Amino acid sequence: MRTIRLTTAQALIKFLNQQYLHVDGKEFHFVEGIFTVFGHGNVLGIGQALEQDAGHLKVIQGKNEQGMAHAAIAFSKEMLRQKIYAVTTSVGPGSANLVAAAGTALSNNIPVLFLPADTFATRQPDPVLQQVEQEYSAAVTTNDALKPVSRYWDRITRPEQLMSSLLRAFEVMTDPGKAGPATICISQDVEGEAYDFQEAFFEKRIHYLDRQLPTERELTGAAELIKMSEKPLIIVGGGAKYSQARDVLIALSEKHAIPIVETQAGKSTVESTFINNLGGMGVTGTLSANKAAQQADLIIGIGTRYTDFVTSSKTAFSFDQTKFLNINVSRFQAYKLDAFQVVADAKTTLEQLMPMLEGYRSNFGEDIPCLKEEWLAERHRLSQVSFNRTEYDPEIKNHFSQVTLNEYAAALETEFAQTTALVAINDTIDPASYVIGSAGSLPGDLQRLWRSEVPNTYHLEYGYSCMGYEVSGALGIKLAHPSQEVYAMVGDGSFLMLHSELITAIQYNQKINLLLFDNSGFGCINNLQMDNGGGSYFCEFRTSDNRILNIDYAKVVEGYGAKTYRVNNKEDLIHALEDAKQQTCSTLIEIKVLPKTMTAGYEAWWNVGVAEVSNKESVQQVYDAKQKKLQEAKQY
Ligand SMILES: Cc1ncc(C[n+]2csc(CCOP(=O)(O)OP(=O)(O)O)c2C)c(N)n1
Ligand SMILES: O=C1C[C@@H](O)[C@H](O)[C@@H](O)C1=O
Ligand SMILES: [Mg+2]
Repeated sequence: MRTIRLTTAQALIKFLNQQYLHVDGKEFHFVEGIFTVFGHGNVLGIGQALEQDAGHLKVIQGKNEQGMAHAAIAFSKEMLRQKIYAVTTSVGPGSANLVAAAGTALSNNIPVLFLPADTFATRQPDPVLQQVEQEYSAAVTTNDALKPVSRYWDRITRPEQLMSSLLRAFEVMTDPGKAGPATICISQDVEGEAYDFQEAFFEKRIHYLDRQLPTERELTGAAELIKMSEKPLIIVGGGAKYSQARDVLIALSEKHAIPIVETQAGKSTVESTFINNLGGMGVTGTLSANKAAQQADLIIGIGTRYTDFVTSSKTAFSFDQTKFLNINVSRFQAYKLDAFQVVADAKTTLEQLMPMLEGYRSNFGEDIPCLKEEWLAERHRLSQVSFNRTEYDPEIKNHFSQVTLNEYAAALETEFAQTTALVAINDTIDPASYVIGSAGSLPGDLQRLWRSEVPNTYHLEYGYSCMGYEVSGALGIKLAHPSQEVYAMVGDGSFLMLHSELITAIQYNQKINLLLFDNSGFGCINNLQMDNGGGSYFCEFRTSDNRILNIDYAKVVEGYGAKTYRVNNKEDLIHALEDAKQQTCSTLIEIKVLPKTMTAGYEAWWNVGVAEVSNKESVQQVYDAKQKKLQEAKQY
């Protein structure tokens, strides 16, 4: 057999160049490029291989391993998991920085190829720089920390292992039922070791993303359940988006009068303007969606993981009367909530179900437009909120006194409410632009208030809700949609945690727009502690002598080379948005907002770890209420 002598790293890069995906009759490269932060663990191996011949791979220098991995995740999510970036890091801290990002990819079921360097296979130089050295085992390295957050994990200590490992990694990443991060750790000496690889390994390889068909039994069972139900409700999850099920969802919902509610990952699969789309449900959902969920006697969960926060899945439904029908490519997910399971592609299943439902209409009738109207009126109210310094009742009630709110208004020089700002942004920017978020109070506000008029323009990472994803992810979206504007919705806390990929965006002329909501604190967590009977404890950004921090973010980011604005009212915000759109460089609009002016909850409950004993009566009361609530909740 013909062989070719290459280093392990050269073989890796050659292989990445030859991977194709075949979806719905189209065929294209699966690996778009590679993000790099070089260190001694990878610069002489993978770095050398890329320098010698990167092939079609776009090489992008990241600034922080977690940040660049987030960008890669956002790219893949935006490409509906049909194209990926690989991510190469050095050994030790470089690979440790991947852990939060790998968790993000795993919980969102997003394929990414992580390539952290590992310690020496020969162990000759041990402990090599950055090797943690566990006394109980020389086989354990920092990279073992990536095992729980990888869908596939392997360590390469001999060049020839690379071949079987890569095949497994690509099989996992291209299977929609188990898509997630594949981590291949490569010993840094092995990266540079040569081997006679069989040429067949580098031939063009096509991975087929075929739509998994439902069985006759599954279709008949699903159709029966729907026809027997009076008030079925569809939950659109991320799986529906990846399956591109919009058209059939609309057709089915319209024809059979079945309302739609959305998870964060599913939002914008069907545009918000569709009459039967009642918006987000769960803790961050709308009153209308949560009311519809309460009334429903059949939940049709399409491509959803039923996380507690975005669906309130263990308390939102009337479990005595409600049945569940899950359509999911993942058998694991389909099993949830004792549902009737259809383990198949969402789009195909719905297309095949439609003719079987001929003549069926739900009893929701006029309830659907009424519920929708009810929420639109609430949204309108939230868009008009204005502060006053004498008698102000914010959305998040009974936490801060008027004196404290006035103190914030003075310190941040603002009277702007977050909900008013958010709706103004929604009403001003081009509906075809992309919006991204992931943590803090903004995801709740976005899921409730954001109207996605153009399908697939809403990008929320709420599987891991990882602070720092917003700015990094915006770069990933821009790489996926170079001609569209991208807006990152980011809290001050998230921004402070991680925004290094803004520099990467500036460096490579990838324009992103950051909308930084500065309420000087970890606002949503402050709400959580105070809602649960606690005081305001270490969530506000205050100095040791209790002054509210007022950071000039615009000045910081101006130093990076972006165009910046600072606003504290609607008029200036709209003006800044319009100006930012004219810019060719990245922009930041620092929006000073008052705490407690985000949206509140809408009849959804969240199980959180309240203290069973404490020195506060208020905490005890919350604990007792929680125990009572748990008695009505589904236990599993
Ligand atoms: C990496 C990470 N660490 C911690 C958390 C927990 N957490 C969630 S929201 C939040 C505060 C967010 O503050 P900010 O970004 O300012 O948003 P705000 O709630 O004030 O709108 C924290 C600490 C998280 N989600 N991700
Ligand atoms: O703990 C959390 C609470 C949520 O409100 C927030 O959006 C999320 O980021 C989080 O981690
Ligand atoms: Mg904040």
